Parts: sequence; C-alpha cells; structure tokens
Amino acid sequence: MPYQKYRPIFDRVDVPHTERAWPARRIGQAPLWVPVDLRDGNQALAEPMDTPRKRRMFDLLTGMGFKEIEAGYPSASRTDFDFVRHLAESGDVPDDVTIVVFTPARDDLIERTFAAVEGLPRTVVHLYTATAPVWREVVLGRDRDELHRMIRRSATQVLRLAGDSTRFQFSPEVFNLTEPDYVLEVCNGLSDLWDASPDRPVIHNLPATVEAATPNVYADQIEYMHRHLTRREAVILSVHPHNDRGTGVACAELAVLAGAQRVEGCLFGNGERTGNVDLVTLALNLYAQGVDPMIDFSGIDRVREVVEHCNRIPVHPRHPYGGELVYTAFSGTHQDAISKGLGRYDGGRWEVPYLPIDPADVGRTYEAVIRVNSQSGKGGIAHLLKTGYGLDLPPRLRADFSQVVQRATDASGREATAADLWELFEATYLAPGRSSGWRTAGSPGALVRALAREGIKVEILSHTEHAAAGPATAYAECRVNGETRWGAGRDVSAPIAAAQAVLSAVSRASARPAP
Ligand SMILES: CC(=O)SCCNC(=O)CCNC(=O)[C@H](O)C(C)(C)COP(=O)(O)OP(=O)(O)OC[C@H]1O[C@@H](n2cnc3c(N)ncnc32)[C@H](O)[C@@H]1OP(=O)(O)O
Ligand SMILES: CC(C)C(=O)C(=O)O
Repeated sequence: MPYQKYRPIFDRVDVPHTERAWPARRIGQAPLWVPVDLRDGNQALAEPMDTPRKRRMFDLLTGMGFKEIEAGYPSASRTDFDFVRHLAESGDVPDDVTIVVFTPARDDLIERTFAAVEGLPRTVVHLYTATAPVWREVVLGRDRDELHRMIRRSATQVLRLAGDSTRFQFSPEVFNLTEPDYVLEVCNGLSDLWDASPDRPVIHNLPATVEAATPNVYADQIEYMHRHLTRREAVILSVHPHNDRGTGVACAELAVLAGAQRVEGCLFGNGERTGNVDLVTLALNLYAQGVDPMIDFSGIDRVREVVEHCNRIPVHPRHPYGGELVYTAFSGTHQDAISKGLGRYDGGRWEVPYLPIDPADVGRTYEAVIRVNSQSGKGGIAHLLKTGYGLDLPPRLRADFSQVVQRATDASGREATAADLWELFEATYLAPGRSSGWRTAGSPGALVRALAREGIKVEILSHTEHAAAGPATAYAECRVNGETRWGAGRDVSAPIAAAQAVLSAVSRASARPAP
C-alpha cells in the first residue's frame, strides 16, 4: 500500500508548542454537552429525518436533560426549516433549553436562517466557514485575507439581524488543520465584533472536522487556544471532534482537560463518515469515574431505541454502555467473577469485576449479564440456575454439571438459556417423569446418586408438595452427610420445586463431602 502518499500532521500544519497543563489535570465536572444529531447527524443519513422523527429525537434530548440543542441547518432544506419553525410556533421548547441553528457565511442563507428562528425565545446562531489551507484553496478559492473579510462580512450581517436573545457561535471548520495564528486572528476578531462579555459570551467551536492526529496533538491545539483567545472569560471554548481515526472520544476528553468547556457530538456517535464524537460514551465515562454527567441515561435501552428509530441505523451490540451485549459475559472466568461480585454487592461502592458500571443504573437487568455457551464455566451455569430456577448447586455438582453443559453446547455450537440448562439438568439428574416433582427427585433417583458421586450423601426422609394453584411448593426433610435438615422449593413446576428443596437442604447442611 502506498503509504508515502500521506504525511504526518506535523508536516501539514503548524502544531503550536505550548506549555502543557492538560496531562496532569483531571475532569471534575461535566462540560456543556450539545447534541448535533438534528443537524450534523441528520445530514449524514441516507434518508434525513422528517419532522415526526426530528420531534421524537428532540423530545428525547430535552427529556435527557440537554440544555443546548443544535436543531438544524434551516437554510439547507425545507425539512430543516420547517422543523425549526415547528419549534418556534409550537412553543414546545422548554424554558431552560436554547436552540442552536447552523449557517454558512452566505447572505441569502443567513437571512433564511433568521427567518427560521423568528419567535424562538433563545437562540444561538452558529456561523461556520472552513479555514484550513486546502479548503481555502480547493473549495472556497480565497486566500487568508479574502476569507477573513468574507467571515467578517457575514458576522456583521448576523449581528445586524440578531435580537437581544440571540447569542453567537463561530466554527473555523477544519480547525485542526488550520494555522493557529489564523484561527486566533479570526476568532479574536469576532469576539470583538460581537462584543463578547461574560453575560453574553461568544462560543468559539474548534472542530476536528476530519481527525488527523493522535488525541494529544488535538489537546495541544486546544490548550494553545485556551491560553491565547482574548476575552477568555467571555468566550465559551467548544470542541466538535469527529471520529475518523476512531479516537473521537479520546480527543474530546483530552480537549476538556486542555480547557474546553463545551462538547458537540451525537448520541451513539452518528454523523458524517465515521461519525461525530459519541456523547453517550463521553457522559458515561464521566459517570463511571464518579462525576455527575448532568444527563439522564437511566433508561439507556429506550435512548437506543429512539436513536435507532430516528436514524434508521442500528447501534452496534458492543457499543460502549448502550450496546445489547455490553453487560453480558459469555466466558467462564468472567462469569465466575461477576457472579461472585454480584453476590457480595451490598448497594454501596461498585466493585464488581468486569462491569465498569452497575447495569441497573442504566436500566439493564442482571438477568442478561451472564449467558452460557461452550466458552462458559461452572460459575456462570450455576448463576443462571440459581437466578432462573432457585437451584443452588453444591460446588461439586457444579463441576459435574458444567461438563454436561459443555458437551451439549460444544455439540450444538449454540447458546444455552436458563431454560435449556434446566432441561439438561432435569434430563441428567431427575429423569424420567414430569407429573410430580417427588416421583422424579424424591425417589432415591439420579439426583441423589449424582450428589453421592460428588461425595454428598443424601437420604430423603420425608417430603410434601403443593401444586394446586399457582407455583408449586415442595418441602423435603433430608439427612445430608449425617445431619437432618429441611429444604424448600418454590417454582412454577413441581420438578423444579422438588429439586430446589433437595438442593437447599444440601446447601443448608453442608456442602462438604462426607468423610
Ligand atoms: C462540517 C459540516 O458539517 S458543514 C455542513 C454540512 N452539511 C451540508 O452541507 C448539508 C446542507 N447543505 C446544503 O443543503 C447545501 O450545500 C447548501 C444549501 C448549504 C448550499 O447549496 P448550493 O448553493 O447548492 O452549494 P453546494 O451544496 O454545491 O456547496 C458548495 C458551495 O458552498 C460554498 N461553501 C462551502 N462552505 C461555505 C461556507 N461555510 N460559507 C459560505 N460558502 C460555503 C462553496 O465554496 C461552494 O461555493 P461555489 O459553488 O461558489 O463553489
Ligand atoms: C463546522 C463544524 C461545526 C462541523 O460540523 C465540523 O467541522 O465537522
């Protein structure tokens, strides 16, 4: 492959040398998250969202607690224009939410943008122009000065059309490949033109439009701007990382360490090409460090479902925090560790191996945490039988049964659910017969023989069973390795209740093998 075609970022742009404070910093509070799903994400869809889908996304975003939302590029299409009008006319924008609208630096499009936002209580008008040398030459056909004049002319027009409740945002698109002195010249000039002040701050949004370097380079670029932007207390330093190198999240996190106060991105990382930075991962990364993300992810499956509906793009099952499989363990040692960790978890500090956060915090149940296939071991199998059927297998029986399961899953190549495991357990230790629990488990049957093989001597002295209405219950008085104990079982079916009763008597007496 002709790798010589490509150059490192250091040959493409002047990367500023700066004193670096970011490597030693920690993130102690969430930045302002700004979802751009309705603009940047939306425009990367084969079928852009219509008003009902946009509205569903908007309601999701406000419900989750986002306070600034980029609602569209109203001059680009009728759909975007209509949606912004819908927000303005419906009066449905919550009092604490600000709508951002995006516009290029072109007179007619700026005018149309202002026509769209008329009547909205609070808006940010977001002006953008690509500033990197290749874009100046190839796309815009303007040199530095010409482009600067064009930006200032448009910014002046924005100022003229703005009402008191309008704030201003500028994005030097492809900031990461633009000369730092040029970005400062343009941005500082706009802070003056728009008269940035602490009570009406200007947003300078510095995008990694196409990721082009390792995240530490972006952090250096951001820290340089953080140190050199004028009217700094009146400027909100924002970032907008894309994910071309797969390091969008790292870029955003390091940028926050380097001084960024606001982060634009999309839920589950939708957006042009490889997407915008993923706000779900960013926010929950903070949460997992004990920092309030200021966004509610307590129903992450619903968030995912709405995003999939609106984008018509599925979220990967292994997507951090929200994917279908991310709180599930298939492999034996992981299952064993999780099962032990969950067993000890008392609702306080989270110390469960292999699970970075408690699945319950994002609305996931523990049931799906452990799934069994041929990669699984005795810990996971025992966990499923215990949580699914109340069967607490003694350690030695676990080892015996896991070999049975392994043979079955190896042969089928398939996953075994808790119900499959029960069926296998019944066929192995309790068969035949299903009409009464005791006819199977109560006779000195296969279960008792299996326990004896593991060194646990069980004699069933007496038993009762109730299965008239509702779940069957069963009681057993057993002599287990010489000690007399009662065991109880309760389940929808009598065989399971009976097996539970015997096994619970076993575990109460002693799991130790007979001398
Ligand atoms: C990084 C980003 O996400 S940027 C946003 C990307 N999203 C979109 O582009 C979706 C919406 N865009 C659109 O619907 C259209 O591009 C429109 C309505 C904005 C403009 O449409 P058209 O007038 O047909 O132009 P076209 O789509 O071909 O865009 C190219 C023109 O825009 C100019 N342009 C590009 N960026 C800017 C800018 N920030 N400010 C002013 N002009 C710009 C180009 O120089 C080019 O002009 P030229 O035709 O004189 O060479
Ligand atoms: C113009 C900015 C905000 C952008 O969308 C990008 O650079 O990707």
